[in-house]
Amino acid sequence: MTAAKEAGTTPFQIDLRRYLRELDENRDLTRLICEIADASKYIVNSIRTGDLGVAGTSNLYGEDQLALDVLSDRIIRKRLLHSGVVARVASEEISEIITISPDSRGKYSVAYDPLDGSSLVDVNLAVGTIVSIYEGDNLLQPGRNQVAALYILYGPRTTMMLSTGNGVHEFAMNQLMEYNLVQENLKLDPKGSIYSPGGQRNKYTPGTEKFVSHLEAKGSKLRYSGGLVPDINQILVKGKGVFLYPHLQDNPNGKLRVLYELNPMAYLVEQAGGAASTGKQRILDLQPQGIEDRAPVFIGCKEDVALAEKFIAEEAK
Ligand SMILES: O=P(O)(O)OC[C@H]1O[C@](O)(COP(=O)(O)O)[C@@H](O)[C@@H]1O
Ligand SMILES: [Mg+2]
Ligand SMILES: [Mg+2]
Repeated sequence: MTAAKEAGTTPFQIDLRRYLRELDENRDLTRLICEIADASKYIVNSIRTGDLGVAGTSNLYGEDQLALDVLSDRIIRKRLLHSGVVARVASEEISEIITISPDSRGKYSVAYDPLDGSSLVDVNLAVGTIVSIYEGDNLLQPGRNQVAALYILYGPRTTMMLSTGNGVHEFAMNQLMEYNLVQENLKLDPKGSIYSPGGQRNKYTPGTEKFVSHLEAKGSKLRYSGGLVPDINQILVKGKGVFLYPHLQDNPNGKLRVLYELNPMAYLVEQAGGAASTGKQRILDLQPQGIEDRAPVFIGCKEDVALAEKFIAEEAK
């Protein structure tokens, strides 16, 4: 299938399962991705209505109202538990890795942030689910070993950005809550015209400050929602820009988590021809020491990320 940008030329009504079949993807990986897609329907409904019964959680017995991120975690985890293709899971909402199947042969392990930006739901801003998938049972391996990554963006439209190593493709949820292909093989320009600066500017180190001032001097526009998923999605869909949540003077590792946020986003952006760095090294080459690892991040157009690394290298001198 060829990439299609112009309206009306995208292959018509290709649903997610058919698309993965035509990519000749592994059947169990397809099954896993489709389970996550199904789970997102319940998260969409929970965000829209706050109706906790829909998610199939056992709150019929009058359990306390679940915070949306905890509910989202239970919705996804329940699907992964019953999928039959998962060995281990790690969720931003749980403090340890959970073994689902001791026999990991032919199975996958999943690290996920069930609801990223959960603090934005009450102000009706866009939030998302972020998923990172490995073969086998080791979730503490470098992100370059992922076999797939995806995010689901709960915005005015619900969309999924997905890569299984053959480019990055966007799907949109229709009225039947099925994901249909919107565009294939998204690609980033070498450099961009928007920047998304996370963290507190007055705590940036000199290198980061010089980088951002350089972007502003060349006329880049600031686009920052406080939600990692919509902020990265804007760069991927527009094909231009750089997101940063850098090391701060009082926090050398920044805020974002390697397993649940940085590795999947770095995988998707690199598949689109972009780059993702801590400022000093490639995100996907990080060797996680634990599930709570955090790292600084500069992610987006290759030349923008390289420029950030240059400014940061100079600050070390
Ligand atoms: O509010 P800040 O410090 O700008 O941080 C924003 C970042 O934190 C996050 O909201 C973290 O999300 P969660 O903690 O809800 O998973 C990212 O979505 C976003 O990029
Ligand atoms: Mg998060
Ligand atoms: Mg979260």
